[in-house]
Amino acid sequence: MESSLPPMMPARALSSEVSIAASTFSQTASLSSTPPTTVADESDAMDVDASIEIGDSIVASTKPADSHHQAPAEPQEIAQAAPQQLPTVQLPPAPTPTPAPITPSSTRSRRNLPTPVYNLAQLAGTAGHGKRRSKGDQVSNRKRGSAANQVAPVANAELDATNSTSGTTKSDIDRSARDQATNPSEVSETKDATPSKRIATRFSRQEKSETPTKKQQGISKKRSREDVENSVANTKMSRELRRLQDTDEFRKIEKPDTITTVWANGKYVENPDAGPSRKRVKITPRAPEVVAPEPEPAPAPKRRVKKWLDRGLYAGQETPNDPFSGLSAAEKKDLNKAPELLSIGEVNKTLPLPIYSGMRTLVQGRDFKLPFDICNPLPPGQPKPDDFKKITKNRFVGESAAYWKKNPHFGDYQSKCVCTKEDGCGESCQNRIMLYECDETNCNVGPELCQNRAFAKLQERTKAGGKYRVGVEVIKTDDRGYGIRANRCFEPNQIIMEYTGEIITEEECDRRMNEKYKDNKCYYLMSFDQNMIIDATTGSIARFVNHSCSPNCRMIKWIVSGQPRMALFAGDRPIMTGEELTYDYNFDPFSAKNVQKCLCGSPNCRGVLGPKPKEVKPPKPAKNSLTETVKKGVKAGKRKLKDAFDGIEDGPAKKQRVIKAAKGVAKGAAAVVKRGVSTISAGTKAVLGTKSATVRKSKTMVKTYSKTKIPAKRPATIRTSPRKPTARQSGSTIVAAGTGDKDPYEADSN
Ligand SMILES: C[S@@+](CC[C@H](N)C(=O)[O-])C[C@H]1O[C@@H](n2cnc3c(N)ncnc32)[C@H](O)[C@@H]1O
Repeated sequence: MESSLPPMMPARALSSEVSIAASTFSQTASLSSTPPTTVADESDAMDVDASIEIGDSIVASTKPADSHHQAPAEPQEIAQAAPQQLPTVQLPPAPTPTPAPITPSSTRSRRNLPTPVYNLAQLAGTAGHGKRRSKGDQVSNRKRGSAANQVAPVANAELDATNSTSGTTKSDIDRSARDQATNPSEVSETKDATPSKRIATRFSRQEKSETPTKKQQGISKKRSREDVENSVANTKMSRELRRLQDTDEFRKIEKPDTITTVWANGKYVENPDAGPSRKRVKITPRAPEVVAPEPEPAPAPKRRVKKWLDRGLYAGQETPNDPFSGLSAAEKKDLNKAPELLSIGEVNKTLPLPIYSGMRTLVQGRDFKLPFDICNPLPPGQPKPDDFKKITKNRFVGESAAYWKKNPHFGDYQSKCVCTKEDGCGESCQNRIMLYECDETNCNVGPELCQNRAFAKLQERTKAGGKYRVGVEVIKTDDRGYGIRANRCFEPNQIIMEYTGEIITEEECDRRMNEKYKDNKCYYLMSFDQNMIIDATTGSIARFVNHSCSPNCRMIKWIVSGQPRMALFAGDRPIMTGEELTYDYNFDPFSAKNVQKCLCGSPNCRGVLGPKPKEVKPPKPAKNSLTETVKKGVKAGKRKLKDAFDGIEDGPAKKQRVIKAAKGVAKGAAAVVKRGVSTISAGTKAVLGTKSATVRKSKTMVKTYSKTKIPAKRPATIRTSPRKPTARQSGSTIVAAGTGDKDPYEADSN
């Protein structure tokens, strides 16, 4: 039978014309396709159909009863072809692309051809994929590629022909042809004849229809993995395998097993099946996947109510002192509004009070800086002053001690002040006004609350030692020799350091100037008290404090335990860390030749180291004249003393008022006293108890200060010999500081 077939007939046995005629029933599936709009399109479409509708044409020829499948114009042509070929129809084992012979039907008129349509499946190249299985599709009942399906081609054709009457489509026939090609004996031939490289069906329609693909060959047995791998190397690989080409498994690269850990509820589960154990479970990828137990739903977090601090840090704590003491009515009113002072019931003791009065800081506020030794210490290797012998206590030299003993200070300072604990020996303390430091013999308040013990505090501070406690250090200035600067902060009027040295008489001073210091370029002689002079050539470092016309300190003499002591105090404003300390020398050069240029650099610099000129002093308003100020101070003192003597009969309100009045006046009085420390005559405090004497003595003190502070004219003789300091001179007046015709700083470098 096979020999009766024309050599290359099977696929191309029927001409394209015949297949076109037969493709009429393919229209039924393609009616919805868009018809070509041009002649070229039409011919293309026809070509497409012609190349794939071979089976259909065969079926059409075997279905005379099916009017749909008959070509109405040329029934005899088909009838001629069909009887010849039907018995011997056998699809080619190796569909080699061969030009189709021209059959008589190819000459058929095109007019009779049905309207060509596109076959979308063919255009998309998916026609060979077979039909989808769907409801009522007979294809779904057929096993693809199975050996049992290898039926004889003729029987197959017959069967298909039969099926065609019951709705079998051309693709079934086509598939049967493919099944035929799966015969193993033919596969080898196919392999030889078919290029190993897969050609896209879209671009090789001809070949596709004639050359069965691997799918069409229908590998009869189920391919094992090995087969697949082997076939990959030899034959063209499937699309799936090509996708796996990059994988390690495909390349047979072995990798260590993946260790999977299981976590549940935030904890590591070593063996989720066997319960908790310490050993790690190594789970290979092939092991059944262990599903972590569902974490228990966490309890809903409690909604936290945020607490806000509605008052200050120390609100509600007990205050050690009455913050209202010494305040004016307006200040009290303001303070009353402070939330810290509002009653909040229970006392909050969670946080400790600050070491110093936190309330005071809260109310008054205070600037601050980091301690100097923390933020800007002097670098090591600072130059040290030569020939400086330090003593920390005054030393009476010569006859000075004998003179001093005759001084009535000894008896005066022992009178007790009348301060109360609330006052704390503040501005209104009589001892303070007279520049007597309180101690156990003359203080009515006691060491805990007394605030008039500056020298005692200084001693405590320096005794403990340390740069910060001492608070001062010697520096070398650019143009004024050595100087002193603060390495901590100081409050207004706070004691800074004591000016100590040798206390000498005027005669001794003359002798030293003419003999001992005759070649010196710098003198450290300061008038002190009662014809006495402090010579700090041997003394404390306070001697290095330079002069300024706008000083930040004052040099004030105090009587401490009946002994005169000079100290440097901060001025009316606080001193910040790093500031150079200065005071006004009120310099007495004794001679015009001794006048030195002032290099303090302040805006109101007087230009020379000399006494304050008269015009510098601000005009004294008549109302607030010094006399008036002292008068008020004494009056306040009188009232206070009267209260003290008569017994405190008034209530706290009255007492507060008295103290307040005294406070304002005391400030002025204290200032006056400070300016004329050396003019405070002996016995001033003793007369405080008697009304008339107090006023008289105060007047004397002021007059003495104003008259003698700055001598109008100096005797010419002072040029070569230092002028004798008198008891009426200010204690802070430098009595001799150099000869003037020599540079004092050359001496420092020598
Ligand atoms: C008591 S000493 C001060 C310490 C001095 N700078 C030293 O190096 O020893 C006073 C002398 O310092 C110098 N001096 C102090 N303040 C000065 C100033 N503002 N302008 C110029 N010289 C000043 C003057 O030579 C003065 O005679």
